[in-house]
Amino acid sequence: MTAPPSVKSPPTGPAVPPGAGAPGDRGRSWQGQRALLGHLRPQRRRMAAGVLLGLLGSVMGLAQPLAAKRVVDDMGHGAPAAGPVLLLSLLVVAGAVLAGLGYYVLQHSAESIVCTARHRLTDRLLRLRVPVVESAEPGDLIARVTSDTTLLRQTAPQAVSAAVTGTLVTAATVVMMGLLDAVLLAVTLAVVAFVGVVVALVAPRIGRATRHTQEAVGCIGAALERALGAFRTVKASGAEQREAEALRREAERARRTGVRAAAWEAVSATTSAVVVQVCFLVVLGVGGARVTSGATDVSTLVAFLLYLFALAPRIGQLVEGVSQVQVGSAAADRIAQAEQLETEEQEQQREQREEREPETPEGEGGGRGCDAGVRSPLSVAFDEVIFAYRPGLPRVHHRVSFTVPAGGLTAFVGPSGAGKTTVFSLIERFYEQDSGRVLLDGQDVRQWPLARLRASIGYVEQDVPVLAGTLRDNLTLGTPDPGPDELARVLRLARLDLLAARLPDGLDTDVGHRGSRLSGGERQRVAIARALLRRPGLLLLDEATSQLDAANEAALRDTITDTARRTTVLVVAHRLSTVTTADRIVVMEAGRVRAVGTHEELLAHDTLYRGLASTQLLGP
Ligand SMILES: Nc1ncnc2c1ncn2[C@@H]1O[C@H](COP(=O)(O)OP(=O)(O)OP(=O)(O)O)[C@@H](O)[C@H]1O
Repeated sequence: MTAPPSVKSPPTGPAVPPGAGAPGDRGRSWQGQRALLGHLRPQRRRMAAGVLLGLLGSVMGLAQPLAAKRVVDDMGHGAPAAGPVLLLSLLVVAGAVLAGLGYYVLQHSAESIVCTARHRLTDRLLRLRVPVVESAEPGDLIARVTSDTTLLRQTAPQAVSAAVTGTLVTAATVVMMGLLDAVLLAVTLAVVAFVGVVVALVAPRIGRATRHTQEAVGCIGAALERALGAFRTVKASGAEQREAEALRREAERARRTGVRAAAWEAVSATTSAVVVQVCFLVVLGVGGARVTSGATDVSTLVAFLLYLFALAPRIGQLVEGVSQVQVGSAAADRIAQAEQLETEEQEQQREQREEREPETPEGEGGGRGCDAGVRSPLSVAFDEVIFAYRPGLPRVHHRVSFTVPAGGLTAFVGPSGAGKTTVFSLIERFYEQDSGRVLLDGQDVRQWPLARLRASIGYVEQDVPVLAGTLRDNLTLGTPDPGPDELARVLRLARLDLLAARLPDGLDTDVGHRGSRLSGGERQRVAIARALLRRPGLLLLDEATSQLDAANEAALRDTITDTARRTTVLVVAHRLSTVTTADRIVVMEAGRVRAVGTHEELLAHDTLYRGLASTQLLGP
């Protein structure tokens, strides 16, 4: 296999492209708002309850100036004010309790919104097509699951609450003010209208800056993933400083756009604060003149000013709500982009529609959870397969054809880049061939329900990924509950029984990040044991190119020959010991099958094979 380079080129932009013909900023903002609504919809009842509680709290607040007016009037007329004072105190306490409850209920719905978004996104990401994930930056995808969903929590319910409560309370306050003094209300509205104009101009800029900040955060994730994913290589190359600088650049970009968003938010918040102050002064001046001229009385002016005081935070709340909607929409838009990436199920359904074939019934293994594989050995055949990894890239397979009967060991050999690993990728349907057929058990792999196809194949990658966790976690990745006998059988078969006995916690020993606490040979045998535990009808083994010590080499060879007695085994071979025991060898060169035969036949008749056997295949 030709592994992707361990150190990729530094990320420079958003890793999940919006796609061809993507809408501009205005379109994105609109799509983001629709996506935001989609996240809120399932929580609408709980949010409505939270908003209602908040509203009730605000109504209590709304009644407070009237109660205060009553206190002032009663005291002015020398009447006892105990009743109105008690009422005023009750209104204050009840208002605070209801507002607190409303806040809690809204936060509760916020957590549910975030949890659902994360669940949906992670579930989807793990089902994406291999080429889709290869063309995205994993770090950016991670940022969408962690950072963007967190923004949803911070913004969504508050924005709704601010919008609903702010609008209703502002409307109610305006009505009350109008009832008190229409002239003063007209003065107030004229000044406040200015806030509306400023917010309308500034809000889209907040959304745009937030989107750019989140993109930069995604790039930080991508840059970090790139450095930590090849941590030893980075260290061995002395590239810490270079990588740290790439990270610093991305962090700086996030800071710049974050500051820009903050500046626009400050513009709208400050404008609303200043306007409210100006409004207060103007009302005080005009109101004072009206009291002097006898057009209104002092208590009405006091009540009006109290309403104005109550209105000020509402205006601030509305302005902040608009900003938060912009922030939430930007996050929702990025989440939606990731959710639009095509999954394998969607690809299969699309193909079925295009070919007008009936959909795979769930019962036949089309369902996601299906892991009922095929136990008996499977035959494999390639028929005139042509394949390029992406349109525009050179072809990797040029009419590849071969047949492998069920059972036995078949080795693929050939110079680096000949297309051997690609054979495995096409059998697993990680990619789709451009033409020709790939047959498993005589049936085109495109006709196999994907889950059943994968469950029937054991696949061991060349760089043998072992995941963080215990040895047991790794072995049972594809077979969650194997019986102890089955586990013991596979451990013996993969020559891991001695290792498990030697480790301090046996199978429950932690193997470290990517299995770093195991040797290369042990990692490979863990991957083989994992594949064998599924009792596959076909085992695909991409042999590691690294040298193994004699004991590991012999253990691996015995494991492979044992397995080939029970199932079909295809090996991309890098070791002479593997090819000499193979039942047949397929020699590939530059994307073509050059020859097929046994070791002796090929030594006698194929010059390339002779050369490979004497130079490239690792001894003994
Ligand atoms: N994911 C990918 N995207 C684009 N090109 C790829 C990808 N994987 C492999 N290639 C290219 O396809 C060609 C065949 O690769 P493949 O991994 O099948 O070769 P191989 O015969 O297994 O090589 P090796 O023995 O070095 O592992 C190579 O030129 C490689 O650069």
